Amino acid sequence: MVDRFIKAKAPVIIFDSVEKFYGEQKALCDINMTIQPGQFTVLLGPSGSGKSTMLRCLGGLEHIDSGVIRFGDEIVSSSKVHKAPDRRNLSMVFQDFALWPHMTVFDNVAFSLGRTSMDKSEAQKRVMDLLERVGLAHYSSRFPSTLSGGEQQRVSLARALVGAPDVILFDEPLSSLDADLRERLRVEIADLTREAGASALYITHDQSEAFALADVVGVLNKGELVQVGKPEEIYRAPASPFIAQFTGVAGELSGRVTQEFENGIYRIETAAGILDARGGGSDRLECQNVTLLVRSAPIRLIANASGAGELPGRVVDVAFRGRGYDHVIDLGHGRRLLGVFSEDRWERNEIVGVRIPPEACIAFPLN
Ligand SMILES: Nc1ncnc2c1ncn2[C@@H]1O[C@H](COP(=O)(O)OP(=O)(O)OP(=O)(O)O)[C@@H](O)[C@H]1O
Repeated sequence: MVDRFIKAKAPVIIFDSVEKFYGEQKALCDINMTIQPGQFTVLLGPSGSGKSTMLRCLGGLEHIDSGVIRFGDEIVSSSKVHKAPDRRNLSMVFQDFALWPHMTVFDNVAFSLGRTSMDKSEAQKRVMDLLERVGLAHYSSRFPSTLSGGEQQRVSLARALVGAPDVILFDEPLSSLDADLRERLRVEIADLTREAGASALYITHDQSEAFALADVVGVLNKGELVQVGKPEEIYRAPASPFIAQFTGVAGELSGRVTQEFENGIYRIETAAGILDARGGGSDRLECQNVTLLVRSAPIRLIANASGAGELPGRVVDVAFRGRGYDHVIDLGHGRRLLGVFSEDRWERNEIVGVRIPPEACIAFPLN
């Protein structure tokens, strides 16, 4: 099995003040990031934020205009240096699979080994081991067009792993697959990449995919890397309202800070009631107007609201989710909370209490 192929440690990868222009348009602004060996890094951001550009710069498919990309001590990209993609010991998995249609599954995977010095029987064994690992050994003589989307993506994954690369770049590999398959392939990608000891840079605009896969998430917005951290850090302490919103909020309220507690918690008066919140960003909040962004996970539904941290609401919608129910709650004043989970079903139009603890609330100064 693939144990035989586990590599020596991949190099640390460093983006140091990297900038990239397309004509007048700045696609990457002063990108600084370090990818540790074997780390699974996910770049998350909306369309046009620069994810593909960053991936392509790392892969050597794009030249950079300033700054430096290093693999260990070696500069692979700068305004003067550009090491070719095929000399970076990396492989790529694309959204559209990018398999050769005229080659069998076996040959598609074996193609990546074409230039290695490995002898033929060892190469054959390696290809078949990988195909077995992705559950497709029995399809080795088929052509890609006879496989489902998920199967084709497994072939791409085997092809990416077969050369034991230091780094694997994933360009939205799951976005053309349906939800159930996405979840299963996500697990296989994470498992096989980690088992191979390769570092991974994976791009997606899907927050739940990013959080599920990543050791480290980098959030991009308009060409800037606006936050880098573990998924938990980004969820609990987003550095800006944009990051909070992009990584999933149940809703937004406006309010005013009326008190600061010693533990960094602020009391906020909103039109819907009083809530306690953590301050977002690095600046201390004064008695000022704020936007409260509310994460759904810590919210609880209770029979009645009483006092600070509990707001009265009305159930607008309830959706069965297998393990429980997602509710939409109207807080009045045109404010709603979406995706409020409860194991119990609360019926439409029922009046409920919504317990919103400080860990659910992040207050950012209102500009
Ligand atoms: N070849 C190109 N020529 C000109 N502009 C480009 C080119 N490629 C990308 N851009 C621009 O650079 C910016 C970043 O694009 P990029 O494709 O990296 O974003 P992205 O986050 O990957 O978006 P998506 O999720 O839609 O693929 C965008 O404004 C885009 O229009």
